[in-house]
Amino acid sequence: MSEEPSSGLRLKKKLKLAVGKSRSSKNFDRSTGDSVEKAVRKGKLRPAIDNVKRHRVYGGENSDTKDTSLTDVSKSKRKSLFRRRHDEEVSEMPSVLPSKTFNRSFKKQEYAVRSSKVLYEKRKSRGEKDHYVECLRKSYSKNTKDSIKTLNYTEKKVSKVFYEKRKSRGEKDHNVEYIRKTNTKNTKDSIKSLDSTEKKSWGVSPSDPAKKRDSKKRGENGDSELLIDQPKRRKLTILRNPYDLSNKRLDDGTITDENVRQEKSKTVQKDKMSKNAEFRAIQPSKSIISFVEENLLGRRRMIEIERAGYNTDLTSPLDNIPFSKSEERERIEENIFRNKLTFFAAAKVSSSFPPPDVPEIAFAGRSNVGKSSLLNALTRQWGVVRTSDKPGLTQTINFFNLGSKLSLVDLPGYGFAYAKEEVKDAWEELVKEYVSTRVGLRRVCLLVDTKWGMKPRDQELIDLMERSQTKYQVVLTKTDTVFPMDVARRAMQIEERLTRNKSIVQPLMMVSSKSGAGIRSLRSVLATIARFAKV
Ligand SMILES: Nc1nc2c(ncn2[C@@H]2O[C@H](COP(=O)(O)OP(=O)(O)OP(=O)(O)O)[C@@H](O)[C@H]2O)c(=O)[nH]1
Ligand SMILES: [Mg+2]
Repeated sequence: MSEEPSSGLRLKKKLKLAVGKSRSSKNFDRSTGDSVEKAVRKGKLRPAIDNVKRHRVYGGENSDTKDTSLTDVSKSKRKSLFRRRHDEEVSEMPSVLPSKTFNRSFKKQEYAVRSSKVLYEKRKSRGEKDHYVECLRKSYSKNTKDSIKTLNYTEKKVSKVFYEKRKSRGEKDHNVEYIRKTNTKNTKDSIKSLDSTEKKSWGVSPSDPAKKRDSKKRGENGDSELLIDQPKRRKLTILRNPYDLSNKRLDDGTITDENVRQEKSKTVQKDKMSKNAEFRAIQPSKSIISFVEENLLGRRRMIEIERAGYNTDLTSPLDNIPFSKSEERERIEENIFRNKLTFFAAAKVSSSFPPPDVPEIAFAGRSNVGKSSLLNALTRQWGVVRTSDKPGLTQTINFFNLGSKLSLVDLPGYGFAYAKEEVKDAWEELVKEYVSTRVGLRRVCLLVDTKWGMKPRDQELIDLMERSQTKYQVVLTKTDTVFPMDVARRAMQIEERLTRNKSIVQPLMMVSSKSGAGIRSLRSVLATIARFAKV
């Protein structure tokens, strides 16, 4: 026999393929060509159920095993096949397709409804009543009425029973009490509101839409008592007067006290700045600068004074001859100022002025400018004239004799002083009277603080002296408090200001009673008066 399969076998194979039992079928073992049942029986394959079970129990553990058995393949295939069939079923299913019988019955029903509707409308047009509809309506209304009635009845009955029970026990029904209270409160409120509206008449008319809305709301809630209008709460309004600073916020950029103050201080500062700038721009003359440097005027360092040969251990060291010994220190160049300074008269009024026997030199100026101190410095007799750091110490016109040929007069200061306004006014009047009327007054030394310069009251006195043709000389005091350049600037400023004045005596003097700078120069100027004075 030949090894080729016979024609009958080939046909059988073909038939098997046609009905789906080929070698690729799931029940066929490829390695041997046996069926699955046979392979299982031989022990080559595990039964499919076992495999499934293991997958269920050790799903996670067996997932990484490479052993993909035939049963696994068949399972996935089964799943995909099922999915395909299901999809096909879904796609083939009609959306809504009623059967023929259902369609027929539906059409019949529709026809019946339509015909009944037509009939009902025909009857209605004829004025006839549809008995069926009427019957339905009657029965419905009767039923509802009955049900409401029964409900009310049972409610009443139950509440009545409860109420009577409580009453018998002597208890109060809280609901009843609450309703009673609210009723009385509302009525009281409404009466009050009516009274207040009558009295105050807030201008809310009964046709006020807000009021209407309010009453409507209350009506919806079902509180018939609340329908009586409650007093409408008055809206508090704050009057925003633009000039009333009390209503203003501080940070709203509007005018407030604080803002006004700040603005004022700013303008004052601006003025100050401009004045300072103006002062710095002053160019002093060469003569003034040289005078300042020669007399070591202005704020100087001790080392500078020592280098110049002055003994800094002495009071007002610059009022000494440089490199001098103690005997020489006591010697003053101007003989007149070596005389003893003696107080002889004090006047509060013009009538008490002493007789003008000797020529007089008066020292005028604002309070605390250093008048009394200068008298002491000129005569080098410390403590004869009382001084104080408190403005207003000298309150009378004090007359001092410097020998028999000259009198020095210490005047009370004007401007700021620790004294009553009336008293200060009286001093000023006395000073004005003295400088304008005093016979024998040869010179008024008008003292001006170098730091602050001339003030309006100084100008007033100058004007007065100009009118009365009293000779006056401006003396800058306390020069040791400012820089030398500023001393020169101040001197220049005042000189420029008073150039047109006739009664002024030049040059302008600059001194410091503390350091002694410029004192000798002033002495020599004043000594000339005594020399040529004729009473
Ligand atoms: N640094 C300095 N201080 C001075 C100078 N002269 C006076 N003083 C001080 O200024 C203050 C006032 O001095 P007074 O001589 O009393 O001034 P006054 O002008 O007589 O004052 P009234 O009598 O109140 O008008 C005192 O504390 C003095 O020590 C000076 O040249 N330099
Ligand atoms: Mg004084």
